[in-house]
Amino acid sequence: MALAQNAIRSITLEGVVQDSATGGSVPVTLHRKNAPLDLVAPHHILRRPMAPVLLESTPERPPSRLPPPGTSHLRCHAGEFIGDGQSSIVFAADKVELDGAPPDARSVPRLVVKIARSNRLAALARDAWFYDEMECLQGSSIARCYGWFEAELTSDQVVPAWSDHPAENPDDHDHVLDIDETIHPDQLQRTARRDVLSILVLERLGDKLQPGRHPKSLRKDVMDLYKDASHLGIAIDEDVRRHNILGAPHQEPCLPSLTSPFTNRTHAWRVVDFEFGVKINYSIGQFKVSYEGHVNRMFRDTQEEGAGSVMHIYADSDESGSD
Ligand SMILES: Nc1ncnc2c1ncn2[C@@H]1O[C@H](COP(=O)(O)OP(=O)(O)OP(=O)(O)O)[C@@H](O)[C@H]1O
Repeated sequence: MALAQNAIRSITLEGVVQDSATGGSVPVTLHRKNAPLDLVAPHHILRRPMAPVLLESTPERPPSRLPPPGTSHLRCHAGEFIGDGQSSIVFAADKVELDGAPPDARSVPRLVVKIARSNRLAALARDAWFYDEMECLQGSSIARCYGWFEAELTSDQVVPAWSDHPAENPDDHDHVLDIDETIHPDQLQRTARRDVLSILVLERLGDKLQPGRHPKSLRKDVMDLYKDASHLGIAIDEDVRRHNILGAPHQEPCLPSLTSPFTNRTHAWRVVDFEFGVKINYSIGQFKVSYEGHVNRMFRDTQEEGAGSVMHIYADSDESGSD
């Protein structure tokens, strides 16, 4: 049976934290955190007469279908660097052990650890909240999330990944604080901290959507991912980028894709990265207009990017003097 997404209570993570005096690697134990239900404030746009594109209120979070929280302990090593962004650095989880033994491949898929940059704790918390909010889409439109975990670092502990993989645009301000009208007090506290190791443990997905022209069926499949989010009142349209669209897991061990509760389809793709998401009272029709615009633009850019790289290859071969 597949491991429930709330089965893990704590994690020992190796290969991420170093002792600043000796340079030696220090295993660190992180504990599960639960994002408060009100961490993200819903956006209520006021309905005007003749404006049927808005609902009275945002949809309620569907009740969780998970069993009572488990007490398992996961041990893993941060292995291959997979990618990074403004808020985080993602590594493959290697040498995984669950409660002291290698896990059953039918139960635990390949995993990644998404590590918050030291100044992006609020962003990762927000990402975690959206994984909870979209629990019913985990395994169909989004990755399965096995939890959000944190540990306080001592003054002699450092995280080399923070400096080895610096953000492209270093900016100390965490822009997720600018999204909602009110900021949750926990988020304000998190913004002031730089001594916390905060991670999400996620199912490992496949490769990013590649530049180039994509068939209509693929474009529809990607649009359906966003349609699923609309049913939950979630707008992630500002972050519709090919870097946030990854293939469904296919390399063993992996768990089967689930059918979407809304479109009743299994998708070949998944969306990641929700920190800039908004819960909003758009109607399904309004979401459709908004997402279609963003998704169509993304595919146009993806196609141009593909054409650009072909031109680039020609330009390079011209420069090298080859006929
Ligand atoms: N579950 C996953 N499986 C495999 N790769 C992943 C997964 N989640 C993220 N990645 C990879 O890590 C990269 C960084 O992840 P992500 O975009 O979520 O980071 P971020 O820091 O939140 O981004 P942003 O710049 O938008 O703040 C992604 O582009 C993707 O390549």
